Amino acid sequence: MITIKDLSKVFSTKSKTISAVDNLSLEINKGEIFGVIGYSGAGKSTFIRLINRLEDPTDGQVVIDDENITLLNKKKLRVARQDIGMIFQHFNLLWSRTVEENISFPLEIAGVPKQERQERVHELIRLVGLAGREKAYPSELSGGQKQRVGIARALANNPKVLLCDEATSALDPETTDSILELLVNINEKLGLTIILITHEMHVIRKICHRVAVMDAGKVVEQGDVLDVFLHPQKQITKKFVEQIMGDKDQEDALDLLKEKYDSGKIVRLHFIGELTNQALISQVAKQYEIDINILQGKITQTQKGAYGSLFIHIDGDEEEIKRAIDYITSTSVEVEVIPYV
Ligand SMILES: Nc1ncnc2c1ncn2[C@@H]1O[C@H](COP(=O)(O)OP(=O)(O)OP(=O)(O)O)[C@@H](O)[C@H]1O
Repeated sequence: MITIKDLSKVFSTKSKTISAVDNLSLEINKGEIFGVIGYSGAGKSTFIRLINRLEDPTDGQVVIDDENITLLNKKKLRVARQDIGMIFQHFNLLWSRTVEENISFPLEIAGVPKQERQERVHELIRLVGLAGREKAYPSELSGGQKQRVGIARALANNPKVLLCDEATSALDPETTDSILELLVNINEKLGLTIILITHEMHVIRKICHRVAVMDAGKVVEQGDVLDVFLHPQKQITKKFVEQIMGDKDQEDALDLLKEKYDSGKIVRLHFIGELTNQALISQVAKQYEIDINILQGKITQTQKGAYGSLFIHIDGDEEEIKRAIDYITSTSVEVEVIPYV
């Protein structure tokens, strides 16, 4: 639905030229939430601003539903932009306008008659959960409420695509989660395609279906979120995954645990998909003459299912431990015995 082909943006300053986006190609499907993650300076903001031509590309194409955005003249671009909503890290609201006037603004520009405008604003206010705050000014709102106004305004003209430029980076974790939930809700309810850029893996994990990792203006890795989490290929991707899974902390704590036990086995279980870990553990404990201790672990939920790992200590007769491990292996849980004695 959105095809980005060989897209490049070079900024030239007096002293140097910077290749902010470098020959980038991506396909984004209709109705998906597509995340682009990268560190500061990777070129994410430039990339997302090239999609609606807040920046003009040096080279390449952006095609949305067979319309080549890159080739449009100013007048046609203005019309095409009604199909591409955008929200920003710092909300970009009009401070002298109330909530309802902010949301109404793009409708006024599109020439929507007053009565229709009012109805649409009312509908949008309910959609984003701002009922009762219609007459408030942005300065009277919390960060989360301001972003809700931003979202309502971006949706005013029924866009096909919503671009989110670090939309939750200025918010605290709880507010971030409530805004992310709203985005999922809108994606499901309206079938809206969402492209978001972020430097936080939490945002990707929580709401994205697919992800691209950006480094130095290029996409270095991409795929389904669950696949990328489970099998990160590039070092930079592994670092982002560690943001969530805290692998480094887990390994450090494991060294301490190894010192604690002088019998039995420490086993790491990798869970993928719908399996419920507690059910499996209690079943194994009942079925075999062994003691199981849950040591540590982290199971996390993505849009495409759960995954994570759990360390357990199994003690008892060596043959019985082996039988229990064989049983766990026969389910779809991956088992890794950690050598320590
Ligand atoms: N208008 C501009 N003029 C010159 N250089 C620019 C301009 N905009 C961005 N750059 C440079 O392009 C590179 C990519 O910047 P960009 O803002 O797209 O990265 P980013 O991944 O969004 O990082 P951040 O999250 O810090 O904004 C950086 O080296 C930046 O300094």
